[in-house]
Amino acid sequence: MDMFDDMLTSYLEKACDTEPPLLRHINRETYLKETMPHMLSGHYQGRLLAMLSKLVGPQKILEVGTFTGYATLCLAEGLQPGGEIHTIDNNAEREDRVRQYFQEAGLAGSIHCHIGDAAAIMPDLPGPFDLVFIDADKKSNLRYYELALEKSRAGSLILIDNVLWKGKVVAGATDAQTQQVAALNERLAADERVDKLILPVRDGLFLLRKRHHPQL
Ligand SMILES: C[S@@+](CC[C@H](N)C(=O)[O-])C[C@H]1O[C@@H](n2cnc3c(N)ncnc32)[C@H](O)[C@@H]1O
Repeated sequence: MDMFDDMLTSYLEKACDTEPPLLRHINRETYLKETMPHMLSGHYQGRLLAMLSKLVGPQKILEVGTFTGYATLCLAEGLQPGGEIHTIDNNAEREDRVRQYFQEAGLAGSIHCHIGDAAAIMPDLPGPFDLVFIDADKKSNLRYYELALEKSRAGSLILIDNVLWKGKVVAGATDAQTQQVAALNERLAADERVDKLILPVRDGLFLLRKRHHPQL
């Protein structure tokens, strides 16, 4: 990240809502305890996720990649009364800490944590989902997207993180990971089942809205 990026991030963070105290605590603790803390959505992207969730007003949310629960709680801000969130992670080591955060947020009864491989868990989850956030292992994104689409109603919003891959897809880098992300983006851009665009926020966030049939 260069100096302008740092300045921009700091400006954007100042010009949006402040980070709620529990999220600030999770952010700090993640940087103290995790080896890859940058995986956390963070202040600005977190406010974006909360804003999108409030606009959608979902009854059911699915998150693929819980990590330390930061984005889960941001998405929960838009959840309708009586609604539920299903969040999946294949790392059981953080489960107790994350459940404690959800408890502190008063959301333990609305957030269902699933531990295991997302591709194995997703088919059995009770949909339909109104909002899906895909943010786990990038190589499986196409599989997660297809499962998410299957489990979503028309009008639902699907979000996929890290689709600009530190700008490497734009620069045309030829390493295998970049090629994989670029191939997914091309496929999504041509998918007639969804309205779509990439927001150049942080590492790139794909917004895909499942279309009604026939298309309106
Ligand atoms: C980028 S982090 C998620 C960050 C979180 N959504 C946030 O914004 O704070 C990715 C998470 O996906 C999990 N993960 C990786 N592969 C997975 C898989 N196959 N199934 C379920 N979770 C997986 C990792 O353990 C990690 O916690």
